[in-house]
Amino acid sequence: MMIFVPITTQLKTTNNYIDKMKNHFESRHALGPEEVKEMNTSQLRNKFLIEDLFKEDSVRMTLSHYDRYIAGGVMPVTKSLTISNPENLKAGYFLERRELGIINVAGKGTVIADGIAYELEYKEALYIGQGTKEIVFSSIDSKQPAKFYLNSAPAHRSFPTRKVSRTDAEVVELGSASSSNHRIINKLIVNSILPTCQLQMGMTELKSGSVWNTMPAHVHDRRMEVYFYFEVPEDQSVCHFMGEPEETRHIWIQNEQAVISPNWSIHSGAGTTNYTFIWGMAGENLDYGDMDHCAITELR
Ligand SMILES: O=C(O)C(=O)C[C@H](O)C(=O)CO
Ligand SMILES: [Zn+2]
Repeated sequence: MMIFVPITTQLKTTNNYIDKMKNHFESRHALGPEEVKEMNTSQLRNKFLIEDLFKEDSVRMTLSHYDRYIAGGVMPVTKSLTISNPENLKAGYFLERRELGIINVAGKGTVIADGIAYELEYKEALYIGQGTKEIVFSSIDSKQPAKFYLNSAPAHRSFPTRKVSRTDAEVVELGSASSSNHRIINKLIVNSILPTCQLQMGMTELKSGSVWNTMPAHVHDRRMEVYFYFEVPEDQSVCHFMGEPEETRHIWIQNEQAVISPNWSIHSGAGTTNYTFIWGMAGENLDYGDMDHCAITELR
C-alpha cells in the first residue's frame, strides 16, 4: 500500500533559507507520478513552479532533487553579485562539482569567471566549466539591469568556459502556423556547439500567432527538464502541461517563471499569446533528440 506523506510535512523537511547576503536557496524533493496524480492546484504549484527568480541585488536558486538540477536567477542592480555557495551543496565553492549555464534575459551585463570578463547581451549565453572558483555578475546600466537566468548540474570534469552568442546557435525551425506551433529552437549550450558533462540549454521562440510549444509532446526518461517562460506580456499567461501522457495536469505560468519537469512528465505549453522560453536539462545523455513522442490524440 502506498503511504502518501502530506505536502505540509514534506515542506518542513526541505532545506530552504535566505543567507546574510539576502540570497535565497530552496530545495525541492522529487515526486513520482502516483503522488502527483493526487495533488491539488496549490500543491502542484508549490512543488513544480518557481515563481520568483529575480529580485534586485540577490541570487536566488532552487535545487530540484530530479538530477540535483539547479535553476536560478541573478539580478545585479546597485552592486556586483558573487555567485552564492549554498550550504546544501557542502562544497568548497559553487562549481567545485558542478557546471553552469547562463542566459541573459534583460539588459546588457557582464559575468567575470575566474578573472575573465564576458559581456552578455539580451539572449546571449555563457557556459562555465566545473572548477571555476569565482563568478561575479554585474549590469552595465542599473536603469536597465541584466537578469541572468542560471541552470546548473553536477559535473565530473571540467570543460572550457565559453560564450555562445545568437549567431553561434544551432537553429531549427519547427511546427507551422496552421497548427499554431510555428517556432524557432535555438540550441545554445548543447554538444554540437560545445562540450558539457550533462547540461543542455537553449531557447525556443514562438512566432506571432503561434501559441503551442513542444506539441506533439514528449517525455525522456533519461533526462529531467526545466522550462523558464519569458517575453510573456503582463496581461497574458502560458498554460503549462505536465504529468504522464495519459494523466496530465496544468499549471498557469506568468512572465519570468520556471517549471520543473520530472523525467516521467510531458512538458508542453499553450500561451494566450506567443512567448519565448528557455529549456534546460540534465541526466543520462546529451542527445537532444532522445524523446519519446506522445500521439496528440492519446493525451488525457
Ligand atoms: O518547442 C519545443 O519543441 C521545445 O523547445 C522542446 C524542448 O527543447 C525540449 O523539450 C527538449 O527536450
Ligand atoms: Zn523535453
